[in-house]
Amino acid sequence: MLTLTGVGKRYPTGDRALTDIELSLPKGQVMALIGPSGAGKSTLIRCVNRLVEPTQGSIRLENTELTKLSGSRLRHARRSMGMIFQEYALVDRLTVMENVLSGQLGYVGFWRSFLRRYPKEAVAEAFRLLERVGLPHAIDKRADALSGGQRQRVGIARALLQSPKLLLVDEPTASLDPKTSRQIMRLIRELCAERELAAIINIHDVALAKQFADRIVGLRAGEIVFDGQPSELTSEILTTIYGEEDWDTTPEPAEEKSEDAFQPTAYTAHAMPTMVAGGAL
Ligand SMILES: Nc1ncnc2c1ncn2[C@@H]1O[C@H](COP(=O)(O)OP(=O)(O)OP(=O)(O)O)[C@@H](O)[C@H]1O
Repeated sequence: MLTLTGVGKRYPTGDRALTDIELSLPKGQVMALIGPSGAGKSTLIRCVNRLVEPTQGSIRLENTELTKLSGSRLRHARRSMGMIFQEYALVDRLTVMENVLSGQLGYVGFWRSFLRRYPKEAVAEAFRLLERVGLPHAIDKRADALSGGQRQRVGIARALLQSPKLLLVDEPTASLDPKTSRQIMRLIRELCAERELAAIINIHDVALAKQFADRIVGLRAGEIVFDGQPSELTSEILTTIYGEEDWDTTPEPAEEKSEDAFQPTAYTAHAMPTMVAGGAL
């Protein structure tokens, strides 16, 4: 459903961030994009929704050539790509519900969204999504009163409200503790399966990528140096992607305390079946 052919990006500064990227992503596939800092992961994700302009190649989403779009046709195409950000990108002074509804901005037009009047169906769907991501109790809380994990759940609900075909996810767990990171990755994975959504997830944590992705693509200096199953990601391949390191040394196990453990009243069992169920991790 998404096909990149010969995609390249050179920034005006002269930095070549991507070279000849060939990638095809079928419906429903969760792909993790790994690689060292500066490898081009964010650039690749942002070329797909044209937040960054590719300088070469073709990017097709179903039958639409994205690189040729501009103006309203580009805005329309962007609705089918939900973006989830590392820093959540929520508006702190707005409520959880208002933040989720801002996912409708591409649909309802400037004045209607400015006046914060959203269609009834959008509000009903936002309720359903907030329940699905485990936040039915937090609908009228201000975004700045939430924990990082809860903020990311709002970001996920907001991205889903626009009924995307593809999720572009940029370091979703970078600011989260290990247990909350797994909960968020599991949630993204489950939602992709439920909705047959494809996802590209830019992620630094290789263990998380291996655990939750169907496929891993390794970038190094703007080029794809690995494209395969999580089980194929050996120490040799990690060295190809990241450079020399003793990959087999096991780190001391970190104490895993989820930030959500500090909010025992936060969830109802029916609303968040897999994320709070004992032994789910
Ligand atoms: N706006 C920009 N202007 C100029 N060069 C840029 C810009 N953004 C990124 N680059 C360069 O492009 C290359 C790829 O950067 P990018 O941020 O895509 O890598 P990344 O793999 O996402 O890194 P990180 O994991 O640190 O976020 C780097 O050399 C970077 O310096």
